[in-house]
Amino acid sequence: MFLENRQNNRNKRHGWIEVICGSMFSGKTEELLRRLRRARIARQNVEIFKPLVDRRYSEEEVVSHDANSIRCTPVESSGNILLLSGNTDVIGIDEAQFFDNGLVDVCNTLAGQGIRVIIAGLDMDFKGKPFGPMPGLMACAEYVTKVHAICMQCGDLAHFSYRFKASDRLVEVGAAESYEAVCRNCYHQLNRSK
Ligand SMILES: Nc1ncnc2c1ncn2[C@@H]1O[C@H](COP(=O)(O)OP(=O)(O)O)[C@@H](O)[C@H]1O
Ligand SMILES: Cc1cn([C@H]2C[C@H](O)[C@@H](COP(=O)(O)O)O2)c(=O)[nH]c1=O
Ligand SMILES: [Zn+2]
Repeated sequence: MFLENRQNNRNKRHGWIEVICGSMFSGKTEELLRRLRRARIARQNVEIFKPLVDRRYSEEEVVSHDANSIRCTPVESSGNILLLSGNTDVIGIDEAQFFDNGLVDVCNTLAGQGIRVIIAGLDMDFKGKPFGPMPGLMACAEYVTKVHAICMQCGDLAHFSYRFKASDRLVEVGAAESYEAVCRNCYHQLNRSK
């Protein structure tokens, strides 16, 4: 679907934005890693960023729930991505929901400079509300891919992230010890029975 062979002269080529979104455990990171590895195979300069707050599996790697990983640069804010993007063909950003809203302008600027920008992030928080800059990114992107997990309650397709850890904070880094992927029906049932 996405072309890896690109015009070498950055002034002549067009950039674009791809968003990979979905619930936790839906395969966003695996899909991001797949696209970034293919870009590297096509001998493109690839830079990968994630927000500093995501220290879940590793400080300096993007790591999937299946322990696939790739080196990355952790950054404090979206502005750092612009400063560190250098001579890059492709930029990957994981856990985009944790960034400030400035990420939308940053990604548009990078795409305007001829860079392919691939973003992975949660579209909804544990309350089922749009998360951080994700809705703005999805609106601006040329391509949006929504991936699905399997509902841990009934086996249907899941697109909600249910938090069973007692915390009301928006940002609560974690994995299977605190969250599970669930379908719409199970999400509402679980919330009603809380
Ligand atoms: N409920 C689930 N549905 C689908 N995959 C799951 C589930 N729970 C664990 N997994 C594992 O998580 C992997 C996806 O991990 P990852 O790409 O890190 O997801 P995400 O970045 O969307 O949280 C799957 O390949 C699978 O092995
Ligand atoms: C729903 C929800 C999730 N989080 C955190 C939990 C994880 O650290 C990440 C999501 O990681 P994944 O790669 O998509 O599995 O986000 C949060 O802080 N707040 C939430 O509402
Ligand atoms: Zn279900």
